[in-house]
Amino acid sequence: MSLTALIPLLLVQQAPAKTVDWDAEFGVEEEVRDPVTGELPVDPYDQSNTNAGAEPISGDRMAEQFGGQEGIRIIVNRMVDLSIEDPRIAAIFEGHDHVRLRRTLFEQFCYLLAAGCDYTGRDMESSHAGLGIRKPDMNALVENLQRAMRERGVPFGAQNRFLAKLAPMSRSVVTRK
Ligand code: HEM
Repeated sequence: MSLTALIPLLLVQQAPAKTVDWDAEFGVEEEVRDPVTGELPVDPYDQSNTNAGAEPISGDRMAEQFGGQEGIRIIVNRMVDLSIEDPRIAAIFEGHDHVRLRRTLFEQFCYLLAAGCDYTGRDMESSHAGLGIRKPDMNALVENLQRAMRERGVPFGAQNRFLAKLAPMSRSVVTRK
């Protein structure tokens, strides 16, 4: 082949590959964490304490037995740490915003235990829609919560009173047989 015949071929080979923005092609939007809270954005929803799924326990006693807001935060973080590492349920938490989860769970527990918080998260049904949670997943989470409460020395009676508050919510959370 002559050199002049080769030139167009070489040019084609060396042309820079056209870069395609596949995110744009597929309509994928990049999610950006809030610089202050570190949370990812969520679709708008009505904020209300009724989203917490139950009424707060009356009196101050339970809040005290959980160690106030500080104790509740430690228990929530421990329960989340155990759950995202728990081979039985870790996959369900993958790809979800753990920063938001820790904050909203803390608010919910603090509200229900009458420890002085409002709950600003979503209701239990919409928070868990599409996650495909089954009864054994719920049992695993409850076990992790029990362990977190036990480690903090929450009295057994208080643990059970709190679990009884959460138990009816499994109807909104467990969506798969
Ligand atoms: C009574 C039991 C439960 C309660 C009270 C509860 C509470 C919550 C709360 C407050 C949120 C955050 C709502 C928001 O972002 O606005 C949430 C989200 C979530 N929960 Fe639960 N939960 C329960 C059971 C479970 C179980 C059993 C699993 C899985 C094993 C689970 C997995 C998740 C996941 C993955 C999210 C994040 C969803 C998202 O990013 O959109 N939850 N839950």
